[in-house]
Amino acid sequence: MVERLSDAARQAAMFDLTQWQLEEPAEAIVRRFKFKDFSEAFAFMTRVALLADAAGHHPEWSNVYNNVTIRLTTHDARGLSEKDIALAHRIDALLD
Ligand SMILES: C[C@H](O)[C@H](O)[C@H]1CNC2=NC(N)=NC(=O)C2=N1
Repeated sequence: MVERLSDAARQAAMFDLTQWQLEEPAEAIVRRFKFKDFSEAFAFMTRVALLADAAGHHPEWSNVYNNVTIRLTTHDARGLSEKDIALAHRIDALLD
């Protein structure tokens, strides 16, 4: 069973995730992405979907044309866990 992060661990993790916003009190992290067009946005979503599924950890997300919003939280822990932090870093790495 995956554990919710402590307040201190959550703050420490956010320090490295400068593009992500902590959503409270729901305990999720959110990042908005903007692409050239729908095709680029959807290609990105496809890549995220594959790595999320490989990790067994899935985003809540939305797409409107060239905009993608990704919200990460751990349903099993009812809050933010290390799995969200790890997936956020992997998503960020797709854009480097
Ligand atoms: C059995 C399966 O691994 C779990 O239900 C996974 C699937 N993907 C998940 N994704 C997210 N975001 N939170 C979860 O708790 C979660 N649980």
